[in-house]
Amino acid sequence: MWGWIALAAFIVFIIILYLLSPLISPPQINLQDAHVLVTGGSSGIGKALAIQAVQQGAKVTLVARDKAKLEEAKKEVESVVKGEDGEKVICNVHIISVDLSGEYEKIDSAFHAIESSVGPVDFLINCAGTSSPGRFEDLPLSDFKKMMDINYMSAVHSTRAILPGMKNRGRGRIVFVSSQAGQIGLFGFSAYSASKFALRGLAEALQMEVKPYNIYLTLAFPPDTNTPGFQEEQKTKPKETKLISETSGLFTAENVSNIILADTVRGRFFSSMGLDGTMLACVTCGFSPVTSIMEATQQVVTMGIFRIISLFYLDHFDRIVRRCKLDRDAQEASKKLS
Ligand SMILES: NC(=O)C1=CN([C@@H]2O[C@H](COP(=O)(O)OP(=O)(O)OC[C@H]3O[C@@H](n4cnc5c(N)ncnc54)[C@H](OP(=O)(O)O)[C@@H]3O)[C@@H](O)[C@H]2O)C=CC1
Ligand SMILES: CCCCCCCCCCCCCCCC(=O)[C@@H](N)CO
Repeated sequence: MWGWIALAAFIVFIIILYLLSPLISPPQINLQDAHVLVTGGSSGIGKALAIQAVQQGAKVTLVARDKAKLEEAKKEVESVVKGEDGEKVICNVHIISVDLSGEYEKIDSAFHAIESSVGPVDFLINCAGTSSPGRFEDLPLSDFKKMMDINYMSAVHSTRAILPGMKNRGRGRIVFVSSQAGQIGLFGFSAYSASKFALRGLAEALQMEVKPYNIYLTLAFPPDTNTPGFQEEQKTKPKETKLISETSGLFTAENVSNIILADTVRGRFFSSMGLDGTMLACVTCGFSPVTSIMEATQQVVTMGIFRIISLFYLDHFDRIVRRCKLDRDAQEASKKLS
């Protein structure tokens, strides 16, 4: 008897949630003819995002420092769009060469110039970033500032330049590319993780401010992704960091950008990928904004069990760290002997 009542109450609860769903889910926004500005668009995930946006009919602007790399990327992005007869079609790809961690005035004027010539930015994708892995005491102190400047301040600068226009128009999407290392602090990522966690604070606070203006933010948490940036960081990554990061696999830039773009169009606050990514987003959801009833239900139902699962992951990571320390101690001891 009580079982049936509980079941009926649960079903009514789910029905009410779904009836409320249109109030919570952001309206979908089209990429066709939209102006998409991608920072870090000359390489890796940013370039893949630009390619997919252009394939869906968007005009894109790629922003990075290195002009030659930008020109190369522009050609590559343009080449993926083909007419019906296989002929190349002229598509709208623009580039801006600027240091996003540098002087704000330069960034602001470059962004306004592109908006006057191409049109207002509808999608701002903050993807410029870099990582500097290493144990806390091995990292130069300047790297802690560098991570904040490149991974965090670049997003603050770009968003500051674009947001006022979006608010006036009452529409827009802003993406922050964080990382799974922006959901959990990991060995070797003390400087990097901090800068990626900072993006979350920024995104949560800003989403609350801009929701009444019909502007929706997406915070993406990619796992290891095979890009030029990833290949570079592999060279100096401590063994522990490699082994721990490998847990959630190696994704392709296309796969990651596909998911980020789809979540952005839907206006979802969290964008995560893979089974580990989904579990991680649930267990670290905290007080994040709700953009899907389905997701909120999943968080409520699975949080406890995912916390239990996370204890096993934590234990696995501790074992990796302990084993690597023993190996390192043994190596140093044998060096001393010889
Ligand atoms: N690859 C991975 O495993 C993961 C990456 N991420 C994040 O995704 C984002 C993209 O990573 P990924 O594609 O691997 O990186 P890449 O190194 O391949 O590309 C980085 C891009 O950012 C640009 N950039 C870097 N610094 C600046 C700056 N100061 N001003 C303007 N542009 C800048 C680079 O161009 P240039 O140097 O010419 O300025 C380049 O276009 C980063 O934020 C990264 O932290 C998150 C999780 C996993
Ligand atoms: C229920 C609990 C589930 C727990 C799953 C835990 C999985 C942890 C894996 C962390 C991977 C971090 C990759 C960082 C990639 C990155 O940002 C750099 N490559 C940047 O270049």
